[in-house]
Amino acid sequence: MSEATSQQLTIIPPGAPLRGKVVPPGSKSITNRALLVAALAEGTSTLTGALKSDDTRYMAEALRAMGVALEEPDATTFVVTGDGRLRPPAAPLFLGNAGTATRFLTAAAALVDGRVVVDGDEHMRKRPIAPLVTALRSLGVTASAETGCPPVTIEGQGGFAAGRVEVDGGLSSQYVSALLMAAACGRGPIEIALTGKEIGARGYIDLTLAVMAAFGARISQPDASLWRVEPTGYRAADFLVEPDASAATYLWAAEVLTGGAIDLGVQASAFTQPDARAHALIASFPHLPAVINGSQMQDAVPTLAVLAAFNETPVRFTGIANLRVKECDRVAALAQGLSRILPGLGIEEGDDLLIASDPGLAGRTLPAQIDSFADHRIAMSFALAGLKLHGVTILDPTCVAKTYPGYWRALASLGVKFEGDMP
Ligand SMILES: O=C(O)C1=C[C@@H](OP(=O)(O)O)[C@@H](O)[C@H](O)C1
Ligand SMILES: C=C(OP(=O)(O)O)C(=O)O
Repeated sequence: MSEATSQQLTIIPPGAPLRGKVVPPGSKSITNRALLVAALAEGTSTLTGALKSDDTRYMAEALRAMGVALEEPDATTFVVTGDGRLRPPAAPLFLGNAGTATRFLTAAAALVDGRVVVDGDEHMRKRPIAPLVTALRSLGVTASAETGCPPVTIEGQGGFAAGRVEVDGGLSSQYVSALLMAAACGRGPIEIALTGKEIGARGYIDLTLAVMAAFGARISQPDASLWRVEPTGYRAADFLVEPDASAATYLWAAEVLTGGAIDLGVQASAFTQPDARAHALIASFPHLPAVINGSQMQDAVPTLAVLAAFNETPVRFTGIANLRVKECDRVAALAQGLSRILPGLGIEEGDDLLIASDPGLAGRTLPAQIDSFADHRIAMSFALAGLKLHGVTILDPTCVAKTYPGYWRALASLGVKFEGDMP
């Protein structure tokens, strides 16, 4: 395998409907919540159906570095044994570009008795964390992030005092989830109030509350912007992680684009994750609506945007400003990749993304090198364009390992062929 070919993959359009069974891997969001909460519980918890990928490995390694016993008896199981405490790690926690691990552990670090440095790769070092640091400081925690992004240094004092904290979740709902999960281990009840009017994907907060409740936490919600978390700590539990809804969107889109039938082993209605909302939209292809507000299904926007290129009529994506602070600036990356396929196919208008859909695209040869920007969702969504066009090449295809290491194998199992070595 030459260095050059291992760094890119050209998709050969299958020319036939994709059929077969592909079950998406476990949910990244749920796995990383369950790992943390299980680690904070006293006793042994078994997480089944879990995702094993870069993002969950970073979380697992960080928890090990803080004294949690974590075994992996098989490819989808974590056995987590905690004693209700996290210990100061000997070195900074390196969390790659895993937003969940970085944000969740920044708040959990306040429960440690000692110093914790939370750090990530060069991409994570550009992703804002200041609102979470400010919120922690208002609870009396000594925390700093010089650049407003990681690294963050937290001088944990073994817990939080009871109190009220305000947080602006406009840039990331993960700040709110992070505070909620840590708050259950506080010394008294903690109220978490949202400031600002916008919060992306509230469904992620519901996911947090559901995982917390499964491990014994008690939370009440006096109004839509206020949560009260009781100082219950967590109880060890056996927990089944559902498949990843964001991963499912690629399979749903592959199905409608090729007119195939892919059995995911799970009904769209069975998911509790926000991105499952995208299923109804994908099912409406090639008649996607003229305007799609992506704010409540953010990680599905790359899938929908690439699908929209083949729609009957143009589609405008709104409510997606915070896609600019994900693994890369996804609004820009989508516009760039689509315009490499055909100039003007994707256009940025302010923070909106306008797709100049062209149902005549399918079957054409339009050689395009798609820069993944080290972003798994850019790589995975543009592979969908390669199902209908000749010449789509994905650069840095290994970046899918962030959340879906088996993605290329999954497409291959459905009959998709590639030029270049499959990572
Ligand atoms: O809480 C979570 O599990 C997530 C929340 C969303 O991020 P933001 O809240 O930063 O928008 C989402 O994009 C991310 O992939 C996972
Ligand atoms: C935004 C994402 O990830 P995170 O914020 O967890 O790094 C994602 O998986 O699309």
